[in-house]
Amino acid sequence: DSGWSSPAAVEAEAAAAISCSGHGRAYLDSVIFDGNPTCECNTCYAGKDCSLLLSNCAADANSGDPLFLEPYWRRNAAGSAVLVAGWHRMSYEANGDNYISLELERHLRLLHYAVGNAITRDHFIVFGAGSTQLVNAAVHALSPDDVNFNESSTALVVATAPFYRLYKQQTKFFDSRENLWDGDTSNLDNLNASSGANFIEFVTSPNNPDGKLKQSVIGGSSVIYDHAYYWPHYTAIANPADEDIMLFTVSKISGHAGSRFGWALVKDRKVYKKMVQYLLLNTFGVSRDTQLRILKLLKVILAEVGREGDIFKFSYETLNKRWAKLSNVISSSSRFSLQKLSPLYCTYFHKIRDPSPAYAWVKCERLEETDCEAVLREAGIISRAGEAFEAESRYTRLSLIKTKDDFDQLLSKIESLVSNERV
Ligand SMILES: C=C(NCc1c(COP(=O)(O)O)cnc(C)c1O)C(=O)O
Repeated sequence: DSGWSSPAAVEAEAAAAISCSGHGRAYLDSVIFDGNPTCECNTCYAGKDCSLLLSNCAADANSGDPLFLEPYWRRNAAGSAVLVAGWHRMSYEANGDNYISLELERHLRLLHYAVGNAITRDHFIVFGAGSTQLVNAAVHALSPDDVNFNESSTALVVATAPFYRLYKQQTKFFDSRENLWDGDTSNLDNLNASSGANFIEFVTSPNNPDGKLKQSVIGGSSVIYDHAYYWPHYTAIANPADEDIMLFTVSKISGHAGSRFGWALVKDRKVYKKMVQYLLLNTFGVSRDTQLRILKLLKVILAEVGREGDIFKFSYETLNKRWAKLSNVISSSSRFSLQKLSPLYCTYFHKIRDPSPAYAWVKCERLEETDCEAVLREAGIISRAGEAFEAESRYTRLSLIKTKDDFDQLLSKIESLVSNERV
């Protein structure tokens, strides 16, 4: 049929048909060569069709780039594609002054209900360009207002090591007089709030880098729970989280880090309004094109919950297998060790489930090997050093959520490293 949308569909199918030997992909907006989008290859693969495996190439386990989910979306190509008309939502305006799609909000609440990982009924919702944008929006909203500002009311922002360093980097970078980065809670001499200090505490649960479930150390209402990984992919769902402020991101649910979409569930109306104001002044809200796309992806996820095509089943099985393979190799090593994670009962799968963390938190056990990132780099493995999480350099982080090629290259390098221990 010659509907107006056919040319767009033909274009998309043509790009999707470019195989890149299964070690890459061509996007509609990849660089064009000879009239076709060129392949963008996985680590250590090169050539016009990504068929060339480079020798002496380092395995890159640095970033939490969630491409392990790409095969899931290829299998759900028809259900997850969305065609954006040239006149789609051109206006600045979108649903009054909070710039969010009501349909998308409804589907997010349905998702939390289906998974059982968060209570949403008495929470407002704020969208952000990734939860990265919501991190500072939340710190701003919990900081004292400018109007009745005085030095002593400056909010002190803290987290407990090892922690995801963005919280510190952003607070320092934005350098507001209303809040100040105050470091690791274990360094605070007087934790109880009666000390008069106005703390804002970040709690990441499950934690990045070690995958452990965490609770607030300071307590009180100014706690920002970053639940980026509180999904069945990475952890057992123990019960629905019901905190004052909770951050989530599609980056770690559907794997669409490139779409830059996160959301916050916020109980307090004043905090919610300050976060919406932040988004207004910062970007006038999240791209409406992105909101449309995320809605389409959520419809696939929700339609498959509890069925054979369940994304949570796919992701748990994938990551559990990767964790089991890596743990098996490391268990025969006296040089390296991994974080300890126990099987836990999961209310989503209705069973006790094994660990499937997004990251391996590797410790170098030899006394003289105090720089673990350097030890692995020497062996051709790129990891993220312990200092990046305000932890000792005896630790380093390996990402387990990248492509199958990435994980296979990582595992092969780790196997060689451990087998050389015995020679
Ligand atoms: C990509 C990585 N982290 C993303 C991340 C983010 C960022 O999510 P975005 O929604 O993609 O901006 C937020 N919170 C935590 C705890 C995270 O780990 C990483 O650690 O390599």
